[in-house]
Amino acid sequence: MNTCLAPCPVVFDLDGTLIDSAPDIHAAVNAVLRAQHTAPLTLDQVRSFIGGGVDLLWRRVIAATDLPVEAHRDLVASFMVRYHEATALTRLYPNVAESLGVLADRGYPLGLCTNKPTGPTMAILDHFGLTRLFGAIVCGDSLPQKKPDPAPLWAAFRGLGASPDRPRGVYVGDSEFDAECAANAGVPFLLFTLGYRKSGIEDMQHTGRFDDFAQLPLLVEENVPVT
Ligand SMILES: O=C(O)COP(=O)(O)O
Ligand SMILES: [Mg+2]
Repeated sequence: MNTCLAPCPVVFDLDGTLIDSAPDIHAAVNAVLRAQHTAPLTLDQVRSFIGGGVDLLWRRVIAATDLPVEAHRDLVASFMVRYHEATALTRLYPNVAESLGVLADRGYPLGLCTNKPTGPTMAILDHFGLTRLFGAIVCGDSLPQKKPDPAPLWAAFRGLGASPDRPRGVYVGDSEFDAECAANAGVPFLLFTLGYRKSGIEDMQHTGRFDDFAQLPLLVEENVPVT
């Protein structure tokens, strides 16, 4: 039973969960491809590459083009120059800001655990005025490990004061990386069904699911009781 003596921490994924960032990532990818005189990829293609961090994103982009594998490091470097500014096309999903505010007002410590690098993550959080809501922020370059390794998620819970041996709380995400990470960490997983998952909902291990952030505060209360 996942019980806490006070409101349990709630840790969130970022891309495809709190924000629809695929349009900005798509634009930055195609700007790099254009500079390489390579045909652009579609938004659906790039959206399907998001979730495992920038290195994996570019391994997948290279595999979808005729670019040489050896170009990976230079392509990532060119992309990162653009990625830091990539906020113009990104949107919060509906009711995200309201839902985070309700959870914070009810005393739930909020954290972030994303495979996105620190620079673009902080640029996005600052852009939307969300930074102050999170007591712990773990990014793709914060640790040697990325999701679905449990280490980043454990780090986020520890940053919110949860005991390192048994982090109590709940993880909210959209992708297979998140579901597997929560399972590896032994933490209940709440699946946002309108994110970037490629699997069927029934094929993803989850404790609860939602398609509107307005539903989240009640779902958290149902899955993270306070005793
Ligand atoms: O793949 C990324 O870079 C970010 O993905 P995440 O925020 O869903 O972890
Ligand atoms: Mg995600």
